Amino acid sequence: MTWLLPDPPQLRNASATPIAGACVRLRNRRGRFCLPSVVVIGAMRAGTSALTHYLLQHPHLIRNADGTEVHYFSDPFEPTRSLLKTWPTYAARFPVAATTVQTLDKTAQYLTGNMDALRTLLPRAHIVAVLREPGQRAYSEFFHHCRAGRVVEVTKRVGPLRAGAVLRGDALRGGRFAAAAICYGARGRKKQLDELYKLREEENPAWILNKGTYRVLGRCAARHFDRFLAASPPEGEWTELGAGRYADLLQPLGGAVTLVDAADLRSDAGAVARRVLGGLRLDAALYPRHLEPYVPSHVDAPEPLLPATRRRLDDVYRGPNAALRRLAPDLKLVGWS
Ligand SMILES: Nc1ncnc2c1ncn2[C@@H]1O[C@H](COP(=O)(O)OS(=O)(=O)O)[C@@H](OP(=O)(O)O)[C@H]1O
Repeated sequence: MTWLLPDPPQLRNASATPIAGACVRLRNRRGRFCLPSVVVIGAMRAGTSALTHYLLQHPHLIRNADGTEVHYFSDPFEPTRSLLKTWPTYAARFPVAATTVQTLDKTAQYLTGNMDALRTLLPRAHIVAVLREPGQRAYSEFFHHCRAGRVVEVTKRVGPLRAGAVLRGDALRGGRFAAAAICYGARGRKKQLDELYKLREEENPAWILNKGTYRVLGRCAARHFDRFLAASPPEGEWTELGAGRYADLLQPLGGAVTLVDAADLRSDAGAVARRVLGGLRLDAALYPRHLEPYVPSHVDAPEPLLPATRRRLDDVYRGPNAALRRLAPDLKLVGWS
């Protein structure tokens, strides 16, 4: 069991909810841990790794020790009160050796996670969201899942699903496959997926595929994405589409967020990083003049979206994009519906 010991003067009241940047000592753990001052919350596949790469070139900003996504707030079903209770386990991800250093958590799924808990636990954190044209973002996410073997093609009719339908989801026991919907929400509860899907199966058996009724694609093309959208279950089910309704997702933050247009990040990532860092208490003079370029882990050039898919996505996002323009009139959002 981790235990909190105050490290004054930054954490004044050890029994209260900590503030962003607060540093603590934890019982059973050596050293000092500082809650993030900066949280890059998404959107997934919008360029969060590139932005993080540029931000971390400031010598006084570090990521959690293992450099991976922390996912503490990723599960939208995890109640805020339990996340607030277990916060020392979150703090334990951010060991800090020097007092000048601040920490950063980059987890692209926070945008679709429990943002209320994030805001409550870290009310003064500098929250940054990179927003990419939602149709392209969804397409990129689809390819990301495809590369990871999470996209399948139905090979024989299953309930209302025709052969050729494309689904994204998770492998279950016994060679079965569950179409996504809740699998991302249930990320923190992977072990219970079978139970979760058993409930789902009673409601709608079509979304559970038995062994022999599907094949894993591995490589996807534009037509697969179109078929994936065509097979999509009722409104709100596919997280690929839901994750592009930015204005709704950002609502719990009440405007306390820096929004970055992914197109700006592509054209001058260093300038965007400097702007974000300007909002932090970090010495701007220490930021290198020449930045190490970001090298993506893979370079894929997927085919352009099919025109029909593009029209479908434009229809889906016209309303959400209008809501985002009202929320953030300064964003250019060139080429968004
Ligand atoms: N400088 C810069 N600016 C903006 N975007 C960039 C940049 N560099 C890479 N990329 C593209 O970012 C996509 C990956 O996004 P993320 O890092 O957020 O992905 S992840 O959610 O962490 O998996 C991924 O998009 P896809 O090309 O669609 O795969 C990268 O190509």
